Amino acid sequence: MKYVIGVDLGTSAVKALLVNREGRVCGEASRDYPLIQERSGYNEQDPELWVKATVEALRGLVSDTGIDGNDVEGMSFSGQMHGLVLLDGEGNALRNAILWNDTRTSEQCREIEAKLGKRLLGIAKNRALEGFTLPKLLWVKRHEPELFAKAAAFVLPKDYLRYRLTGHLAAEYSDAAGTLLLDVANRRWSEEIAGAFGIPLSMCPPLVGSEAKVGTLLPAIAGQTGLPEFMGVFAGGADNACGAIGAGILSEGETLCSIGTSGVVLSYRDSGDNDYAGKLHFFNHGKKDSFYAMGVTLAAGYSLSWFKETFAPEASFDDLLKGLEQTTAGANGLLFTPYLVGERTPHADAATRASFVGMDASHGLPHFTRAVVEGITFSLKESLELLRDAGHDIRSLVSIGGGAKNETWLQMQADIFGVDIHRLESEQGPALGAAMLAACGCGWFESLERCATMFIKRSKTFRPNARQAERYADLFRIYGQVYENTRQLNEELSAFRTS
Ligand SMILES: Nc1ncnc2c1ncn2[C@@H]1O[C@H](COP(=O)(O)OP(=O)(O)O)[C@@H](O)[C@H]1O
Ligand SMILES: O=C(CO)[C@@H](O)[C@H](O)COP(=O)(O)O
Repeated sequence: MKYVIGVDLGTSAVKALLVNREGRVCGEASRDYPLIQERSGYNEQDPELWVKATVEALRGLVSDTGIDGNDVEGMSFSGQMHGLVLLDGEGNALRNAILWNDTRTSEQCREIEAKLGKRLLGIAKNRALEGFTLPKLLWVKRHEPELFAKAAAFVLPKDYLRYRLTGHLAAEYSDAAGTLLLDVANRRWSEEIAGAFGIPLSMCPPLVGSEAKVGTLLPAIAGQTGLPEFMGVFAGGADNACGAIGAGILSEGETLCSIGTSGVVLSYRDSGDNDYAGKLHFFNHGKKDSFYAMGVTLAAGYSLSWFKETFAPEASFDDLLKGLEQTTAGANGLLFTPYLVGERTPHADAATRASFVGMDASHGLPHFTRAVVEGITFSLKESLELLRDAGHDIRSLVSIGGGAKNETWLQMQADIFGVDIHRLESEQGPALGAAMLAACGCGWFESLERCATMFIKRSKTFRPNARQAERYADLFRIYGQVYENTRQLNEELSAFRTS
């Protein structure tokens, strides 16, 4: 039996999936690593821990499944987007990676807007948001100039991981699109944007497609993992692009909801000509010559993890989410907005913060849990509505990520979004998408679509309950007013955030 491996470098953990030629998931391994949060708005990770965790996960995958490592023909990667890894001339990381959910760069975003004006949307197809890579580069240039002077290249998280496993440095379009340095429609680094900020193009790694073979494993990595040196290592894609591939979002009308640390609602586009006026993100897909638009909730699964760690650290997610069955829609009049680290869609506002509104003496842990889960889902509905306003015809969604593990939450997604929700056999869409890229790279299939018919298996569909949907529509109208009504208060409170 021959296999491929898909590796998803997530924010909470790295997950590795072993898949055979029939698309059956034959093994899974995962290793987690911490976030480093020195100050409010700061989110970093140590890139060395990504490498260590991945090597351990791969070794565990080979030994736990008992396979002959030589039967693995290819591997590819999915990764958290936008994170900045700065490399010196020898390829060593110069500092911790600054992640997608780090919002220290508001000043740099204003600088980008002032310098490029409408050209930014014209070329990069996205507005300047704190999470993207170019503002991070400019932050390091301004605040750590001695370190920036040593930088020879920057890479995105999964590109760094692939570099450490193969020794070959490369970037690919779907992740490069999230840097603000890519000419998205023409698929090349933008000389105009890089030049405007004094970033030499030599700092941007060579671009390849998601299915391109980048190299083979370094002998030391092969030795540590039990995988063969000759195995093909393929470029891979951004986690949302890979999540979309792994969920079969490969043609117009197909839409994904992913609830990981962040949450996204993402819809496929054939053409790069669309103008979303910066209200939604617009990136290159991992499928050749195609694109997707998406809205992002910064703290989706993260809101639930934060809530659990802070108020119910002993409980498992499954135990905590039993609270959903003990309460009814609207959590007895309690609403939550998930702006724990600021927000992106529909409110591009790094300074805003979360709220519980309507606390009552009758509320207990189950009500708060329900309010958190409902608030995350309402926030994602706002992205869904923006996609619809932009002309996307959305009749059903495929749901993936940690949030798709819980059936009551999946039913809630159907009720709040008002469409059918499809669940897959494995909720690990991004790792599966990476495995599909490896399978196509190895020549097992002539296209991702052909691979999808073999690899993607839907397990269950959740249909909206009309009465619940009506109740949620009323609540959504109230939810939609919380941001504006708390914006000014949050701005004033920011002066009291000391760490
Ligand atoms: N059993 C569960 N039920 C519902 N949600 C869960 C469960 N386990 C984890 N989660 C949520 O999933 C999130 C992690 O999802 P994952 O897709 O692994 O994220 P990432 O790719 O960002 O590392 C957690 O933040 C948590 O909120
Ligand atoms: O910033 C974005 C997308 O623009 C995030 O979606 C990151 O790509 C992180 O993803 P997860 O770790 O939540 O999967």
